[in-house]
Amino acid sequence: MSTKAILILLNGANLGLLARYYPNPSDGSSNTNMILKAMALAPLVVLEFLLLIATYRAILHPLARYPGPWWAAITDWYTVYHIMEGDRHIDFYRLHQKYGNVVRFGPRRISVRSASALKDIYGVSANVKRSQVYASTAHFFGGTPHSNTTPDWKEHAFRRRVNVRALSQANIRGMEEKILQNIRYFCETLVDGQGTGWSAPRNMSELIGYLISDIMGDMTFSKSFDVQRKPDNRDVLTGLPRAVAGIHAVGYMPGIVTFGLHKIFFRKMIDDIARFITLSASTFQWRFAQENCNDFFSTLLRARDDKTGQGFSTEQLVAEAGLCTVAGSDTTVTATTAIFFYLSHYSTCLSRVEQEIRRGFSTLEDIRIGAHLASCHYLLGCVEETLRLTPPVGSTLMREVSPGGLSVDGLWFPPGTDIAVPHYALHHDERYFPDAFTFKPERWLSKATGSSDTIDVDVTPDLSLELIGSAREKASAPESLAASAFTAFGVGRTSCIGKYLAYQEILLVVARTLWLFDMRLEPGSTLGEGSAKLGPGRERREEFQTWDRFVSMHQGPMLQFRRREL
Ligand code: HEM
Repeated sequence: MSTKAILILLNGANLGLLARYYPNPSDGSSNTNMILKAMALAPLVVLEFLLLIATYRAILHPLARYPGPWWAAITDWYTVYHIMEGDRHIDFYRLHQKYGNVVRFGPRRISVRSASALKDIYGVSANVKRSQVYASTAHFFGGTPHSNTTPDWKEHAFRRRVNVRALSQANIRGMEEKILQNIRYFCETLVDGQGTGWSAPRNMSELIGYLISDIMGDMTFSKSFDVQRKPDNRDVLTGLPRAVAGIHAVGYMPGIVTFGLHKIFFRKMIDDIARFITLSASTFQWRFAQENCNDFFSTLLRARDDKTGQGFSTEQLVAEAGLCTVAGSDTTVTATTAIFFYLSHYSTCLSRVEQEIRRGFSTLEDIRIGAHLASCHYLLGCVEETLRLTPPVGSTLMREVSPGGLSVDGLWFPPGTDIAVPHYALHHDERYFPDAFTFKPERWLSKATGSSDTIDVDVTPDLSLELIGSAREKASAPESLAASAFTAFGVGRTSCIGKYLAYQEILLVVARTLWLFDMRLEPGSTLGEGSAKLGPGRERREEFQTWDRFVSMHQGPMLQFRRREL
């Protein structure tokens, strides 16, 4: 029997019960009896109210014509459940395999799996605003939205223009030494003693987590969180993705906060956020007292908008600097860890990268940001392929359709619809990526030249004007088709402005590690791999397993290193 038929029957049965037991003043009952009867009926009245809402959502709502799981059409608890399970990315893949390219996954939420939908939903002229889902982040972080959560596009454009200056290529090159000194220490920790024999296994998720946190601390505030050397603050930073998961869940069900349920369901999350805010507050206090630092904070402090001459207020400054740390950490950690996972599971790819780096650079210190590193085409292909297979933001960036509606792929969606393209599902769509679950860096390299020209690591000064994949879409080569559906950094007016920095960090960490060391997977270790035991969609051994918390959580791979013979 269909869901619609079941709902109609339930409504009928419940209304029947209500009519049957409705207190009738003419049957001679006392007033007290009447009140007791009315109280006994209260649950049926509440049930009828809920049934009517469910029936409207499942049958009469304008989105009812789109396919999807029945309980997702009725309640956003469907999404909250998958956020807590950490499998939203996989769930979107499954939903689109089952129901097609347009899926309804919430009472007013739609997911569209297609490259052309990217432009329709995230393009500069798209008639959308940021979804209410983002509001919960500002709520939990002291009420001041940052550029990634502010619902006002004008305000966002101003903040983005200022942030782009802080994250410009010139600025990042000027801070290269901050990145390198942390990577040098990271490399030291990979081997035991002289490093002549294989090291004890290293959990790469953890070590890279510490490394990137320290880099981001140094670059943002000139103050490393120092988690590589000391365990003190590690749990604060590792707790962050858990906090993001809770905030994200609350974004889908704001009622959770209204009724105070977050204090029951997300106790740990509230503690995680409180500890992160305490750490941030002390870092800000320290930083405000310093002078002449070369970091994002000082650029943000000095930066003025070209158009208005306006700079950031103190509150905005704190929010934007906080955004840099949060947005730049977990995402880059996932990408860097994942590339180590794939290289350690695809030995031919590892050999090719090793050759490219060891032949390309005569000394370790030659490996720096610049044209030489950017010409490691095969390594770049590996980075891109990693970000495709394991996009660190694996599920969706929700947008709410504004008054007037929105046309996506020729379909019209009414105002109020929350709509998005699911990253992991699109990245595994065979139309764009044949043999979608296999790690194939070659798919990004031009067949003709072997170069990686379709990989765009540059950041244009004003990304809000970026044309999404337009030049790429026109070309018919497979690598161009792939590029048109690549969305790891988001696209359009809110796309990642830390992309250049992220690529430099990943390239430097991988190139320096493989220049110095031989690397292998700990014999017998499976941490980070897929397995049927982990549940549906997680059975592929050679796929790095992540738990989607908006950003991602993961463990492994367990790798061993030894100094290579020079
Ligand atoms: C592999 C690493 C990274 C990935 C996959 C990634 C991904 C993303 C995505 C998907 C968005 C869009 C969010 C949205 O529209 O809601 C975004 C925005 C953003 N990212 Fe990244 N990011 C990475 C690294 C970085 C780094 C290193 C920084 C630098 C500090 C950074 C700073 C930002 C900022 C400031 C925004 C907000 C842009 C805006 O709203 O205008 N990201 N990132």
